[in-house]
Amino acid sequence: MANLWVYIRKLHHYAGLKLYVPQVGMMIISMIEGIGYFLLAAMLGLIGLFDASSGAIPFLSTILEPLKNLPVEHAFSITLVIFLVMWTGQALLQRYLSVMNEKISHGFVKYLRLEIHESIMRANWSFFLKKRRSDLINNMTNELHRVNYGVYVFLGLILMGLFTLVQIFIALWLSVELTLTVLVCGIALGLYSRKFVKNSRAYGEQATSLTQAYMAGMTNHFNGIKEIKSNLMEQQHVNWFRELCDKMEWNSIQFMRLQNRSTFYHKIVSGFLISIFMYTSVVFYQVQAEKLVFIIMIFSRLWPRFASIQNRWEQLSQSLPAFNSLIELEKDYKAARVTEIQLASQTENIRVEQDIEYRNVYYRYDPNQKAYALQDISLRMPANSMTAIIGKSGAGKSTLVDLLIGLIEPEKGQVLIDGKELSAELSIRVRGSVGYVPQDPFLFHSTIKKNFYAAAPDATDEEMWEALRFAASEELVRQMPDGLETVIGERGVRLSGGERQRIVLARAILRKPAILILDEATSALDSDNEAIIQESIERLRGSMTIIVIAHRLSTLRHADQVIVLDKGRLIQQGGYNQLSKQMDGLFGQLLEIQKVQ
Ligand SMILES: Nc1ncnc2c1ncn2[C@@H]1O[C@H](COP(=O)(O)OP(=O)(O)OP(=O)(O)O)[C@@H](O)[C@H]1O
Repeated sequence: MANLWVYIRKLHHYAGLKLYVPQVGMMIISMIEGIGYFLLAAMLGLIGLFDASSGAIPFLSTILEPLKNLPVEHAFSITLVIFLVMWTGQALLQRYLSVMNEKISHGFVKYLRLEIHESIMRANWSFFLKKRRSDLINNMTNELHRVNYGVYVFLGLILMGLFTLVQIFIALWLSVELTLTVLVCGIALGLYSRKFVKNSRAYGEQATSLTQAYMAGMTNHFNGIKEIKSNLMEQQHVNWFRELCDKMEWNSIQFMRLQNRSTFYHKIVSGFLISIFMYTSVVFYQVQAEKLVFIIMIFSRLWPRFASIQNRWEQLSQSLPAFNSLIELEKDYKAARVTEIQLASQTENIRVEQDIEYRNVYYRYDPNQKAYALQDISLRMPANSMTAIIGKSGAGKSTLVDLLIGLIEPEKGQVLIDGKELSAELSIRVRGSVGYVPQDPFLFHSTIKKNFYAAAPDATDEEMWEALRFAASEELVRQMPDGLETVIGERGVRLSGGERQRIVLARAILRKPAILILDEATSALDSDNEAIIQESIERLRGSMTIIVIAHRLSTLRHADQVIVLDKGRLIQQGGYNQLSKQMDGLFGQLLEIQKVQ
């Protein structure tokens, strides 16, 4: 419940005083409705069905006083017109308030959406290492809608509560004893119904974990659809999906059953209550017929509201786990918050003047685990040199690069650029000055030009073509239907792995980076294209610091130094020729194996 209040405070912060307009409006509507009862009673009095002067209904004779001297038809018509005007006014006000409520609710979703998205974008890399992407998507879609629904239900509950309060007040005024009898019954029923609220919450928690599983499953299926189809694994996935859908169906049906059960109890109890109520009114209190009719009129409207409040309370409880889920996410992204987006546009890019240095660096992905991804790494990469990092899979090569970009921080030791330790601010400047081509390069589903602008917003067409030439992909893009304006990605031109690597390489070069990092960036290329790119990189030597990670060792022949990692430790370091002669070293052994292949 505390988490609900967090969101109500956010709602207050978002909507301000506007939030209270519907509540005030609802009070006015319920008052109008109360007056409507009097007018109805007055009309019944005018046509003789009711003895208005009996005093059974307070103020009724006073209301009728001005109409006393008019002919009955006129008095009746005037009352009817007043009733109609109030009825229409009430409907208009209700429409206005509903629209206002909807607007606040939709605006609030947008506000939350933007807040969550921006905070996630500002979170550091460790946040993404710990989170499942599908859970983030689930929070941004399903859970966010449930929170919105919960807030909407809560606002409705407040309105309904106010409305009911006014009606209770009117009823109390008419008959204290009878109203208290109904209220005591209502409270007793409310207490009995607590178990429905508790069960609703349990179904809500189950719904959260089921939608998480659904999102994770869908992401896995569609990401791995090629593997599924190639290995004939469709049936397993169809079975898994059917099972999950069965559970989701069961969850929804159980919640629906619970709500219907609670409505059923309310209906049954209300039948009993009205009977007891009528019996005691007539037999024990000898209530006048006029008053009884009037009170029944009010309670026939009031009692369904108790049922409705109960129903909404259950819906709110069902959506509470979604509030918890978003609050948990908020805690995590607040803890992982960095200000790089603000800073990125303000900071100057860097140039490496002397060197990049790792000094006794240790790093673990999970501090609770013993295994280090990197341990006791000390090395130097001179400015404008080319360093090759090699090692078996899992040796720690990408982790070494992630430390330099500042995506992760050393647990012990330091990474320094020109003798300055990589602070949060410096690592943002580094990221603004790096051209990074990862193992599995990513292109936005957009035109080639827009993909390039994302990295270099001021680049000209000429510079783009030059970068493409560098990456051996000028011809490829010239042959595309719209050249630089060609849409690439899922629903555009599909690129092969090697073509994608070349375009991403062009994008990295376009930034004119101070540090170029190629993490297996040419692994999918054929030997012709790889040779062209090797030559291009060769031409860049001396103008930027280049770090290359590659499994194909022949491509590292031109490196100024080779660093060999094994199980997170630096085991060899030196020139390509120097290391290739040390046959007892890992580099020499790997080279031998590749020669045989
Ligand atoms: N997100 C992560 N969470 C936990 N452990 C990780 C994570 N990423 C990498 N590791 C572990 O850290 C170690 C080093 O991984 P890293 O990706 O740096 O190796 P690599 O040399 O780049 O491997 P490859 O050549 O296969 O890409 C490995 O043991 C790996 O299992």
